[in-house]
Amino acid sequence: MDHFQYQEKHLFAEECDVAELAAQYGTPLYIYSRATLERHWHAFDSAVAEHPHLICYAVKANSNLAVLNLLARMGSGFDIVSGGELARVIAAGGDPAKVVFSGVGKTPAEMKMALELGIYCFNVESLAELEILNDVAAGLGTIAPVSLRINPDVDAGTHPYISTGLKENKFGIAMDDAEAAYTRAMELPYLEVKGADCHIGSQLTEIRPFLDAMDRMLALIDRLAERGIKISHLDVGGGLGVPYDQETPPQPFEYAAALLERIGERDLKLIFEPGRAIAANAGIFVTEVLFLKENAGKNFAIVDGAMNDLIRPSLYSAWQQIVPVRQHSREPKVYDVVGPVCETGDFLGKERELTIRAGDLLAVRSSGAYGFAMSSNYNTRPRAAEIMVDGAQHYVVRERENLQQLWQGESLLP
Ligand SMILES: Cc1ncc(COP(=O)(O)O)c(C=O)c1O
Ligand SMILES: N[C@@H](CCCC[NH3+])C(=O)O
Repeated sequence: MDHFQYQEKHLFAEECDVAELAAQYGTPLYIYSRATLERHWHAFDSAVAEHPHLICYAVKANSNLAVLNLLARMGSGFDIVSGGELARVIAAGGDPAKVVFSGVGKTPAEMKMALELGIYCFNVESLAELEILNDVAAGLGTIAPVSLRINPDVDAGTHPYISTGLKENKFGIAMDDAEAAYTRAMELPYLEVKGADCHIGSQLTEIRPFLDAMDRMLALIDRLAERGIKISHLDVGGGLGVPYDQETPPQPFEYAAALLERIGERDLKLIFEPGRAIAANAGIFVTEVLFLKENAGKNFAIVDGAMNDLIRPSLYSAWQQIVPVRQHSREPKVYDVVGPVCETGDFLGKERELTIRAGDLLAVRSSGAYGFAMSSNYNTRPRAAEIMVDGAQHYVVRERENLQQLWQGESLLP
């Protein structure tokens, strides 16, 4: 069920009229639906209910404390990629014992912080990282739980910037080097080998690449077992795509069923790291049309939201649906929807058929993941406010930034 629907030509977020939220909180504005976040998380959790598992929401997709807190209350674990994300998880009431730490460049200070908090596992991405982690754990007199992120060399069939499982990518340890890396990890006294991990890319809309990766990972796990190296969990990463347009990605239950069938009798806990699949379609980005203008026969709708607020269209040429907050019956025109930032690449959508006037509101759909989380202050633009709706209730979960905050910490020369 879609929690962003029209009621008599007015767009609603659950039971809240989006235009009223925009009037109250201003634009640009992110609006998240609690019911959608909960439903998406449950879709993963219930898909593997009968099997030992941990759902570790990928914090990078949307790291607002209220989002993390909501998921923590449901029992979610978290996939983090920095000490900052770990601190957010703790601030939001998350359980460090359900945290997996991914990322190619963990610093010794971040490793120390994670060890002291007692995280579930480190997803180690290189031999060099294994050695440093062992040293950091030794310094603390503790044992670091590790899983090795293996690059299964499969083509995820997604945008090259968000494809991570090919051997030429920077991520993970090459499959050819995996056994040697496990052998080394077993030798290091302050490491405990627990798992195997892969993450082949984001916004995957086919099941095939996941299954190819799974087959390769299971074959590795079997080879390791023959050498006496027992792997107790398999972390399959995130990456399940969402419908932005006409895509029909697999549902979590289909994906999980295919994985469980392949796992068969093996004694392996399954870890998922979904980000986009939980958050993307739980959020919209609302922006006001400032002006309409025409240049050389092309129509532009200049809106108050920009690439600093929502960078996916500019960065990946990503397509996200743009809909009016109030539907009108006048003749539509075709517009490029562009922001005020001084970059030709500053657009939210191109060639969109819209019926709009200055002052109207537009909603960019599927903005709950990699929206606010990737926002910046470019052009000295304060970042948008974030609102969570829960039925007819609405809560400010991040206040709009004010100008003074933008130069906090800066100083004039003496
Ligand atoms: C290691 C890792 N896990 C999980 C995710 C979350 O991916 P997605 O948002 O596609 O589910 C990412 C981002 O692609 C990632 O790099
Ligand atoms: N930020 C990307 C996805 C990258 C995922 C992070 N590993 C997006 O908006 O699609």
